[in-house]
Amino acid sequence: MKQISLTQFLIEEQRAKGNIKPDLRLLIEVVARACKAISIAVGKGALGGVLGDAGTGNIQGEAQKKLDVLSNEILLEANEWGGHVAALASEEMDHSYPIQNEQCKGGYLLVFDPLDGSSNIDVNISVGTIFSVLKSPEGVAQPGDDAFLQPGTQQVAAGYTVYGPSTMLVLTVGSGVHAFTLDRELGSFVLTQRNMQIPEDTKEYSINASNARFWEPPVQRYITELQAGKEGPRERDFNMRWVASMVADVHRIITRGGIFMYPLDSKTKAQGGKLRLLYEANPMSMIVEQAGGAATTGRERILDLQPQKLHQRVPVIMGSKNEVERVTGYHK
Ligand SMILES: O=P(O)(O)OC[C@H]1O[C@](O)(COP(=O)(O)O)[C@@H](O)[C@@H]1O
Ligand SMILES: [Mg+2]
Ligand SMILES: [Mg+2]
Repeated sequence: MKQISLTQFLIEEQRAKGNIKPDLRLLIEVVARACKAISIAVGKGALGGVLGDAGTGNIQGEAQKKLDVLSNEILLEANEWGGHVAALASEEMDHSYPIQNEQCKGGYLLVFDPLDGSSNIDVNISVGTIFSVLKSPEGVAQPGDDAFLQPGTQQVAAGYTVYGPSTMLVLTVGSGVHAFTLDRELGSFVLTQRNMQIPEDTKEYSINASNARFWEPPVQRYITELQAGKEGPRERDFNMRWVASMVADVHRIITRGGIFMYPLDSKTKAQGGKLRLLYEANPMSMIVEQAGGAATTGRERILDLQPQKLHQRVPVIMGSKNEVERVTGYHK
């Protein structure tokens, strides 16, 4: 079977289909190269001296792991010289980062969660990188934090890499969702699935059930109904999975369906929710919608939200359409 590399796929999207511009293709390639470097670092594990805490904290008050810091540096450095972005914003940086060198500047903004699922690094469970691409506002020479406050509908591309038993990159440029697997010998991402589709119905849900007592009544009702199984109002049994790396949980849902929820709860209400709008919710929502699924906060479509600040947090309910619609309906 003829293999199609990420580069070939992107050239096809650009030249034959006209879905992307050349500079967006090159930007995605820079990000993919950085993700390969992160994959190598993650893969070294205890041998590479990369496990454990960095001894620092990020603006959100979370302790940073060594790999959080390293992955952030890899993405920064790759894009600083990449020539396709005007500024970057990361979960691990207080503010956005404008590209200084005029010759290396481009027309896009890149947003990322350099390492998602940090709590899983030290126990050798899948982690990932999430990214999103926005257009840099026209006529703004030095885009600052405000330039990034664009609704998710404005994203021109979104993707994630999952560093699991194999490293996979899942990408959308607004024309479906496609998966690439890293060929470790060749060092290239190879197309392994075109047009991933999330089934509309599912029997699998994903939620941190230890928060049950903090959930709002609509979510408590929904989960209680699922747990009642065959004997309950849903008249069938449901299964539960929670990796606690959003990339891994959402990747499972994109692969075989399911519903992923980090809903509003009384513990995180004051800060708006747990997951970050720009680095996690928006890119994953674009991917999920492009794969035929749905993504809401329980009250609104995530992609329609107007971000108020860079590190904004939101409740997240995403995945198989009929389940997302049901639990969203319970909030009305
Ligand atoms: O530990 P909890 O409360 O179950 O939260 C798990 C969630 O937190 C996250 O790890 C947050 O991401 P970071 O590791 O990038 O901070 C998600 O990936 C995951 O879904
Ligand atoms: Mg994360
Ligand atoms: Mg992270």
